[in-house]
Amino acid sequence: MSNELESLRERIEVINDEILALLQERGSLAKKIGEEKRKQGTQVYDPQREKEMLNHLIDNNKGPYNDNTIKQLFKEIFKASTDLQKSENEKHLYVSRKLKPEDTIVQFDNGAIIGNNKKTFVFGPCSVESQEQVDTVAKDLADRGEKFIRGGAFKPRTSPYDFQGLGEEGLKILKNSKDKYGLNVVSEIVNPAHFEMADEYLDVFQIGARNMQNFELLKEAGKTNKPILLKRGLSATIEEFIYAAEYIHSKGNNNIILCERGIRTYETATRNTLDISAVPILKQGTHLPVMVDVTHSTGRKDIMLPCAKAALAVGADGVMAEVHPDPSVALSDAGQQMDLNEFDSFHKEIVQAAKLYEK
Ligand SMILES: O=C(O)C(=O)C[C@]1(C(=O)O)C=C[C@@H](O)C=C1
Repeated sequence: MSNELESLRERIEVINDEILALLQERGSLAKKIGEEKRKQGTQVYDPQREKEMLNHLIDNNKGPYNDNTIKQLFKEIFKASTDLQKSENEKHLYVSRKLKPEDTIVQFDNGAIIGNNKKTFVFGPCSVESQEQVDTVAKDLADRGEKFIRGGAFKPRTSPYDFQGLGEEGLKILKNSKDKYGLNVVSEIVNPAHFEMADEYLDVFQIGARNMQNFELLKEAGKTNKPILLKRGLSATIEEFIYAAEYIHSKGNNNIILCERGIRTYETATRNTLDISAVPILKQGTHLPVMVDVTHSTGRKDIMLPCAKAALAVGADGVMAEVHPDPSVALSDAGQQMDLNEFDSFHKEIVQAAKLYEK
């Protein structure tokens, strides 16, 4: 190598070290700014501030890098700062694994557990329609050793003309079934004023996808002392989902179960797109148990089983799916609920699969 090349490279290496030292100093300042912003409750990303700094830098750019290159380089630096600030902020979230490294385990009086490397299943009809309908499914579940049943009494439907659920009457039906078969009952609450009334009937309050950012509902859920099953919103990012859980936790209720239930994408082959990667991301980022609803994510009985197995394989603490004694006459989601025969083979296979992953 010529002496000239060698000495130019040496000078560049010295500059690398200087840039690195300056980046370290800049990063530390960005962290402090982030801390101030957190105290003030202001947004991490400040596009106006970034624009002003970029304009200033371009005004002073004397080459040899062109303005666009300078812009790109500094945008990367700003992005690194916002990433740093966000990751620091996470340390202050109640639901964050950075704050609490050990898993949250949700426990129930009948010995059931959600979390703790157990695979838990929540099955049941989409809507509560009659005592007989719920009892038929509850008996089937209890005979299989299952510990939970789900069923909707308050149904937030896309069309106001679709079946809206039996309301409190539906909760009473679920409770009767619970008393007969010893299952924990999961049902959705849509109105903040209903938690008190529903408390005597339910073991888990579900907050559905359409209400994931109903902040008043989340706050009321946080004031109860029952486990909350929080479903991911149809178009919610993982970050928004985590903040929704934070709303509940921040009001004092730390018994939260997250549920990935598919998100809206351009894909039409399934009802929603099951975001399987959300499971390990949520498990890494939070200490909460994570379940996967294979009925609402896929909307297709023919692929529910492989998707359920995939959910367990990527670390989900359990799976939810809909079962109805006679789906053809169901008052909601008739096409996607399993009948008891279909459920029999689904259940046998998923219980086998669960054994592979339970520690
Ligand atoms: O000045 C701020 O508000 C910062 O948070 C620092 C900083 C930066 O790195 O310069 C980071 C993120 C913002 O979008 C803008 C600027």
